[in-house]
Amino acid sequence: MKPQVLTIAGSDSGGGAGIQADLKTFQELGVFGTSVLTAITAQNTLGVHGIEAISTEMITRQIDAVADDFSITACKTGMLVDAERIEAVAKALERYRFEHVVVDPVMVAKGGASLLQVSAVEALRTKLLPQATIVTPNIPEAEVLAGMEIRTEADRMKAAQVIRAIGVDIVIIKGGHSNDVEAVDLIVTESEAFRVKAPRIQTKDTHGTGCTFSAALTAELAYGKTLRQAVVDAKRFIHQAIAHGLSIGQGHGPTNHWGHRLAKGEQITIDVMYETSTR
Ligand SMILES: Nc1ncnc2c1ncn2[C@@H]1O[C@H](COP(=O)(O)OP(=O)(O)OP(=O)(O)O)[C@@H](O)[C@H]1O
Ligand SMILES: Cc1ncc(COP(=O)(O)O)c(N)n1
Repeated sequence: MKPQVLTIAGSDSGGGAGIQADLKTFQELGVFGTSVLTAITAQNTLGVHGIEAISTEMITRQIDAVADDFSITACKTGMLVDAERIEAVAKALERYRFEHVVVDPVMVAKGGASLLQVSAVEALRTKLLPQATIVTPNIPEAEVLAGMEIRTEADRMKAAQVIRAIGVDIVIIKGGHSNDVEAVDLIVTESEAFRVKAPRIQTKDTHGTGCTFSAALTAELAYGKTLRQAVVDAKRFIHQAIAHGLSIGQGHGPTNHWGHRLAKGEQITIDVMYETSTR
């Protein structure tokens, strides 16, 4: 049976992030994508011009409709707006217990607009994270979740441990926002820690990189791949989507979700480096 996956996220009218990025990624990776909308944003590459949240009743009804009919093996969450909506999603996830639940703790859009109320961070930590199997913060999101500043690699490892202690098995702190010459993501589980590294591409067109990466990870996990293989394949997918950027829009342009097709035969090196200690 074809893997069936679900995204619970906001709509980006500009098509580069949110539900649109997730469904495009699912389609490219050959899994069947279903979607639950949490909010509609009026958005383009220059910024967010309006947000209208979907009612919690309607969010729950959408999740029930999908979960009652499809065999969802992997699910991801994106923009969740506020504590009320986080609680509705967490309750539904507790009911259905999908095998893989990837939480992308979206807080602020690339242009600076808030996509999650500050008062909702506690609900994210205490209600949603315990329902997640994987959480994928970028560095600023990891700082908020762990309640600490991340300046060094040791800080990143410490933050991952603090977030794991909240009750989520696997923490992936992405390195898109660091100043390193390479784009390095840190993965920490109970038994191991490793870094996945790819060359950093110099571009301003990175709208939706986090959504696309977590959607690719969700799809790869739905295929039954190991964590390491799923992360490496998702990293390759986002790298190719950034590398084959479309240069469209006047601000932070979207990535190219069919970049992997154009990249056939290109060599990119994705290094995996294991840490000797997870502490
Ligand atoms: N310029 C870049 N070159 C190569 N890889 C990148 C670049 N920027 C981000 N990445 C990779 O893209 C993935 C998403 O990371 P990032 O830290 O950008 O997430 P994010 O901030 O949540 O994204 P967004 O909020 O834009 O959706 C990670 O694997 C990261 O290493
Ligand atoms: C609906 C929605 N979900 C997520 C993002 C985050 O993406 P980015 O940080 O690249 O703006 C976004 N802008 N819009």
